[in-house]
Amino acid sequence: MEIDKRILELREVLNYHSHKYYVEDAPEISDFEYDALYRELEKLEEERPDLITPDSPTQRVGDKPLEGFKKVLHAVQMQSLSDVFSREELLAFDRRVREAIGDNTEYVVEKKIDGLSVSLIYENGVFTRGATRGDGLVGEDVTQNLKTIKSIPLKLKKQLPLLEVRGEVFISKKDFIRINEEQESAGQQLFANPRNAAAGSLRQLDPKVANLRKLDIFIFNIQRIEGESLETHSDTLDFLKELGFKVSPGYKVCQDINAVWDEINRIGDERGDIGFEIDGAVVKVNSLSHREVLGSTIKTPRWAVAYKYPAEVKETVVTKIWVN
Ligand SMILES: NC(=O)c1cnc(OC2CCCC2)nc1N
Repeated sequence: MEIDKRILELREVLNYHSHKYYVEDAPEISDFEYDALYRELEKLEEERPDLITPDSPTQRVGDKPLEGFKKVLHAVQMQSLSDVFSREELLAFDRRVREAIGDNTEYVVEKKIDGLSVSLIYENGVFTRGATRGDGLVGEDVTQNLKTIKSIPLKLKKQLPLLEVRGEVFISKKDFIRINEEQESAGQQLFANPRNAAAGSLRQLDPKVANLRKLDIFIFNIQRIEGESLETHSDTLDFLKELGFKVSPGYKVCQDINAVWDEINRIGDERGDIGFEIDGAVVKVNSLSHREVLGSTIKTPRWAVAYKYPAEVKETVVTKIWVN
């Protein structure tokens, strides 16, 4: 087969298997088989560097550290959430929503991943820029570190002219433990929690270091989109899944605030058993047109709240005091 056809075939096959492994957690081939195909692509791209494309899996880990991070302006503000800490406050939120848009409100409840928010821009279906939330208007360009996250598709299944999505970057509980063991054996500062480890890793200037930290991400919002129109948030999450993203795990559509409260308690009960840290549950009005009616304050939407769980009692990380 000609080299250009083989390179195209390998790129598609490798991206397919990467999606099965990192997004669906349902690998179809062994790591050994994947690595053999990957090495074949690397060799062919060495022969024909003119055929390398930005969505090739070989382009995920850059080889030169950055001097610093460029500031970027978010075209759409990355809002923050107002917190509620009790059932009474949750009911007050529901009353305000129903006063504004009537009683047939549907909510979506998602786990609140305890990581850091980023936005990803795709132009003509290709990942072109990723940035931290920053203050919601100005963030930092961390594109090359985000490319190391294998569950971020470098090319979408649909070629939309423009798509900007938002997600939460996190490090799993088990990778957090591994990283701190590595930090300790390297005589480096330990990270206090997975959120700090994710933030520190995303702000690594050297993408090879970021790549070792095994960052991951859940996508939960469309910031901007051209070429598709959606009615509800649950449709949005399903659409994002079709495009190849890893979306909020186990989100639930609830018909009223009592069902929301039950879901909040169910998530709270399973918190210790899931592989990543959550610090709450996010409650969002499902209808996008209802959201328009409710609007937002300067920084937070009136159509969503974060219910925060009491901080878990956890063993603190003992920082070693070196006694000479
Ligand atoms: N940490 C999370 O898991 C999370 C954070 N934020 C949001 O919603 C944004 C989108 C519009 C206002 C807040 N959803 C989430 N699941």
